[in-house]
Amino acid sequence: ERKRSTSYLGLGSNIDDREGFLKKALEALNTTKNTKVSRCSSIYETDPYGPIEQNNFLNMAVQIETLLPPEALLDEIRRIEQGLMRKRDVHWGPRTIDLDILLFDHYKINTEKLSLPHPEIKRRAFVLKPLADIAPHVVVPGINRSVIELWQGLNDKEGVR
Ligand SMILES: Nc1nc2nc(S)n(CCO)c2c(=O)[nH]1
Repeated sequence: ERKRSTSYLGLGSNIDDREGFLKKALEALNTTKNTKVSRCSSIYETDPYGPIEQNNFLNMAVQIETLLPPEALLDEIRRIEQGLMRKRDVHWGPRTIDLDILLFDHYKINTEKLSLPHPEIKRRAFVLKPLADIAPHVVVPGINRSVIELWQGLNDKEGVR
């Protein structure tokens, strides 16, 4: 029988009813087959990261338990983004909802479809802060440091309210 995996997702929104989109994404995750949200971080207001001038984001992290393999989880996440009017027009631009798989068990994967752990996980305050709320002592595969160590070691913690 399929084994149960633990995965951590980063959620972000910076258009319209940002908190409403986060809540809708959580509901959608909880109604995804063989998947349950098991922990939620607080919601943080964060400065936009990256080259494009845009609204502040609301960011959070969630822990899920799933029977799906990583690629199938990614397909479900894409379905959820589409369902919440996620337009993948401008890369790095404003978006109604963004769901990123940050960690999936102890997987290290690098395909064109999926990179695990998330390649930006150690650089992004808007990821590490909420993740530290729910998984401070999880060691990031390949980096071999815990989430809280990465968060504390991040010099520019700014941008997270
Ligand atoms: N603060 C912040 N900046 C961001 N830039 C991008 S792109 N994104 C989307 C996630 O990759 C974000 C985000 O979620 N939060």
